[in-house]
Amino acid sequence: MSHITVPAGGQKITVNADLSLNVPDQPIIPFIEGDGVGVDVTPVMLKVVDAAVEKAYGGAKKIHWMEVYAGEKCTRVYGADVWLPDETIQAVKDHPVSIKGPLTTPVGGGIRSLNVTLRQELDLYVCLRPVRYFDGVPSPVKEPHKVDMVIFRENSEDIYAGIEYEAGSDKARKLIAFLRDELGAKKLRFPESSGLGVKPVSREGTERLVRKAIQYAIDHDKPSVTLVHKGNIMKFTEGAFRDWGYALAQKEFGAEPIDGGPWCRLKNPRTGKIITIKDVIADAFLQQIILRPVEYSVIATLNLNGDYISDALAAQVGGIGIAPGANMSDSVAMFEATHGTAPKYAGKDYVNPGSSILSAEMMLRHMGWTAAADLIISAMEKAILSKKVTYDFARLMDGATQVSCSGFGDVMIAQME
Ligand SMILES: NC(=O)C1=CN([C@@H]2O[C@H](COP(=O)(O)OP(=O)(O)OC[C@H]3O[C@@H](n4cnc5c(N)ncnc54)[C@H](OP(=O)(O)O)[C@@H]3O)[C@@H](O)[C@H]2O)C=CC1
Ligand SMILES: O=C(O)CCC(=O)C(=O)O
Ligand SMILES: [Mg+2]
Repeated sequence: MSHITVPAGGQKITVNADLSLNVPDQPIIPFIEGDGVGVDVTPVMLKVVDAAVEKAYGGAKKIHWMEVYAGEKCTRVYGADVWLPDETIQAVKDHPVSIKGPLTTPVGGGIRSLNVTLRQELDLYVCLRPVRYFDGVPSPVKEPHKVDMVIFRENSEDIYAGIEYEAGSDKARKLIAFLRDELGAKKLRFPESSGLGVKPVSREGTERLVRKAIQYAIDHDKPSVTLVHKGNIMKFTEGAFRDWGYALAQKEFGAEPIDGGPWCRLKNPRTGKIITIKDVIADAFLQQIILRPVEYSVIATLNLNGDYISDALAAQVGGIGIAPGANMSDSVAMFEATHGTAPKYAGKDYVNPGSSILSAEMMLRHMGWTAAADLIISAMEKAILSKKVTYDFARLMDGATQVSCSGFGDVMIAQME
């Protein structure tokens, strides 16, 4: 039996042959509330978005939200052990724009990540996470305004593929025997007690991600694309990512090696400016972004690196309370905050709804509803400057008035007047 109620009066967003969107004035947008603080941030996000759309278009446009289920709430609606029903997957496939709250993934056992499953099921191979500074946000670095980066995290491969075998299991033993006997792998230090994980990284997966990153740099007039990898150690996965990335830049975008390579450069066909394609090893990158963030703009990286880099960069501009994102294929986009379920704050109307609201802002821009998106950005800027902020900012900001999660949403809406 279906538990999804299709909102009356709404229409589907559709995708044209050239992959552009056809967005009706009354679009249906599916949302997943999310676990943990999802119950706090998602309703605030919906309210702020509705207010911005109403204000921007005076009633001529309206989103018809359609709740679909995944995670803990889903097990209450559909029954025990139903974490991600087929009809949810079908709904987000059929509606090319959707938004989700965070979903819990237990550590060390239990269900595999529903977030990763959704990305894999829909082949949402780009995790796009822009990192920018809002004036007045407390930051641990001296010059947070110099952080202006956009992360393109490969979202479908790497060790997130979930191919792993528990220590001591038959499969782990078989694989260890195969590695040792058939492939000559002699360096397993403790074979009897090793768990094993497989890290697939493909040329196709790399190329489609790097292609999007370079195209983004062209479209948004960015000065560089940096391939971040650990290719000195993992030569045929992370190292191959770097090599395939450079090759793609040369083959498809006409990039030319600088001083014999491997860095290369291309002329932006829109602006005539130079875009540098470069690479850096991930550990060095994590210190460079603190010491010299201006040297980095668009970042293309693999799944695990991108996960770490997302939170690290977010911290430089105020934390994951204000870090938005999108998971995208060529035709489907599912927006979500960078943070997780923050269980200790769940249901307390406490955390910052900013990440979720800014993810919705990205969604509105993706739909071409620029006036509403602009309104959200200006309301966020003014709300922060008014110093009426949630605990995460208030604890580091002189003279702040701490407000609740819903309170911050109301402060934002008041700024739209
Ligand atoms: N896409 C998704 O759905 C994601 C899901 N997860 C899942 O979430 C669960 C919890 O993961 P965990 O590692 O604790 O990471 P979380 O991102 O949930 O929380 C870590 C810390 O970040 C801060 N934080 C998180 N959200 C907010 C917010 N909205 N406003 C202000 N501060 C915030 C809090 O810091 P402080 O304690 O300093 O206040 C919090 O304790 C796990 O099951 C994990 O798998 C994790 C990431 C993404
Ligand atoms: O799937 C999860 O639980 C964690 C995902 C995550 O940390 C991320 O996508 O940034
Ligand atoms: Mg993460």
